[in-house]
Amino acid sequence: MSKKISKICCIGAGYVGGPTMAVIAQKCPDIEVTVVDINAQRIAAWNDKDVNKIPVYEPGLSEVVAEARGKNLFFSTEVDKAIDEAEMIFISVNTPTKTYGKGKGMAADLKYIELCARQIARVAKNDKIVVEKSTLPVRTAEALKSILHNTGNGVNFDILSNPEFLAEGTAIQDLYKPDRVLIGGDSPEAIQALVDVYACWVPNENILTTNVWSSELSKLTANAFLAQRVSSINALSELCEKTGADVNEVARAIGTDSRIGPKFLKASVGFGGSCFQKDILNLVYIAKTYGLTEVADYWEQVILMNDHQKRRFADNIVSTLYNTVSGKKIAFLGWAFKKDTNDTRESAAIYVADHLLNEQAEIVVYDPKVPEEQIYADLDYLNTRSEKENRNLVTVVNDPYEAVNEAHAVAVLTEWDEFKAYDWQKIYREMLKPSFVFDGRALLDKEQLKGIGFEMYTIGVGEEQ
Ligand SMILES: NC(=O)C1=CN([C@@H]2O[C@H](COP(=O)(O)OP(=O)(O)OC[C@H]3O[C@@H](n4cnc5c(N)ncnc54)[C@H](O)[C@@H]3O)[C@@H](O)[C@H]2O)C=CC1
Ligand SMILES: O=C(O)[C@H]1O[C@H](OP(=O)(O)OP(=O)(O)OC[C@H]2O[C@@H](n3ccc(=O)[nH]c3=O)[C@H](O)[C@@H]2O)[C@H](O)[C@@H](O)[C@@H]1O
Repeated sequence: MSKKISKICCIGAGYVGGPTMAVIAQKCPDIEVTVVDINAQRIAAWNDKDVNKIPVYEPGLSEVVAEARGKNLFFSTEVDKAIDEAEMIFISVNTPTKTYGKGKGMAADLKYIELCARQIARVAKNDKIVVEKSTLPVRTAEALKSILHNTGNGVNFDILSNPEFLAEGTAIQDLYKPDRVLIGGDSPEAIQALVDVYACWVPNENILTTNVWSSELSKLTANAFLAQRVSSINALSELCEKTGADVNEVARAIGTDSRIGPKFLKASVGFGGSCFQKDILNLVYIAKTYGLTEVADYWEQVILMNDHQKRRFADNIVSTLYNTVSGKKIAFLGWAFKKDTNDTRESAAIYVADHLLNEQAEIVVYDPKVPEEQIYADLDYLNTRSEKENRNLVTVVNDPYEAVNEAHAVAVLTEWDEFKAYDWQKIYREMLKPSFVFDGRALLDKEQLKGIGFEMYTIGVGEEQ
């Protein structure tokens, strides 16, 4: 008989910890869920009386939080207390790419994970199930086990791997109806305890159990395969542009083959998000560590292709605008790495902007969900130019029509639905002529906009000769 869990703690109140725990709390009313974080500002935002001010924008999330918060869902900075009281502890802290030392620029930085393990080891007075929710290199559970079991306080820790597969922008739907929940571990009782939590709403056949190493590696593999599909279609998008083919038609044609499938074949200005690049780099690093050079090179190509896609989008803007964008106003529609999220981590927009700023362009950004300070922070983080220069060259506005006013070009960087509904006649009237649109998401109706008078470039769509 497995132990029935009544108290869960989750360390890390970010894009994964917040939504995942909110859904567990909503679906399992008998379990008390406390999400803790060292970032007091973030916790305060999760506790904001106005539920629309929670720190993660995700369709449907504020409703879930409104329903469960204060009943069986709590957000707190009291990490020790939550660890002490919980029977099951999820670790959902960030695992960014290392920026120093061995593995710099490739390996996952596990310092936050280790700090959590040490804190759990120090605080725990009774047996705990520790769940890896963060994405981790294969064999991390070994390190966790070593830290936890060497505390000498007689507490037994079972370690499970339970990677998260939600995508931002659809997190709530993904959590409600996951394709699968993956649980890796070696203690049948601990595995069953976690299966029972998910079984509150996930059908049993969608809950997969494996050994812990398969589970850890499956998460990196899933992201590598998904990113590979985007790089594959993006590689073809360039060939389509040269040959008069249309990448969207090619995607439809190949996607009907049930072995290929229609999803995740949308050509774009390049994938972004906090995880694809980081997780592939991590996979490449692990392969290299084992001396698997060909394996490492194979996967690294996915990243190189993505860098190329961002670069060539920016280069194309420069060459189309008569080989100079110096002093020219370019309106960016979108900054988030995809629609329906306020997350900008690794967004293609940041890199396209950086290339254009090197060419002395003036950029005006409109994004429906990303605040001004985030956009400046993203550019400052690159350290390409001074903070002052970034603020001189980049303006952030709250009105899309203000962004396009007297612009030489519009660049679509995120596929927000609202961009399609804009009054493009009005935009055309307000822009300088010729008015260029660079659609990095193949979002807009190319023929309709050409009809209005725009000079159109759509990613992956060649001109029929
Ligand atoms: N963002 C996403 O869509 C997905 C992310 N993941 C993985 O989930 C993990 C978390 O990702 P996000 O939620 O996006 O990160 P995040 O950066 O939004 O949140 C992580 C939180 O952990 C907190 N934290 C760090 N160290 C801590 C400590 N010692 N004690 C308490 N709190 C601490 C940070 O203050 C931060 O608020 C990563 O490993 C990521 O690869 C997995 C699936 C989807
Ligand atoms: O580990 C993670 O963090 C998550 O990473 C991705 O989720 P996410 O990055 O939130 O969003 P995606 O929908 O995968 O999009 C990633 C990027 O690829 C781009 N993309 C996606 C699909 C596509 O067909 N074309 C394309 O350019 C998106 O615009 C975006 O920039 C995975 O889809 C999730 O399963 C995983 O849990």
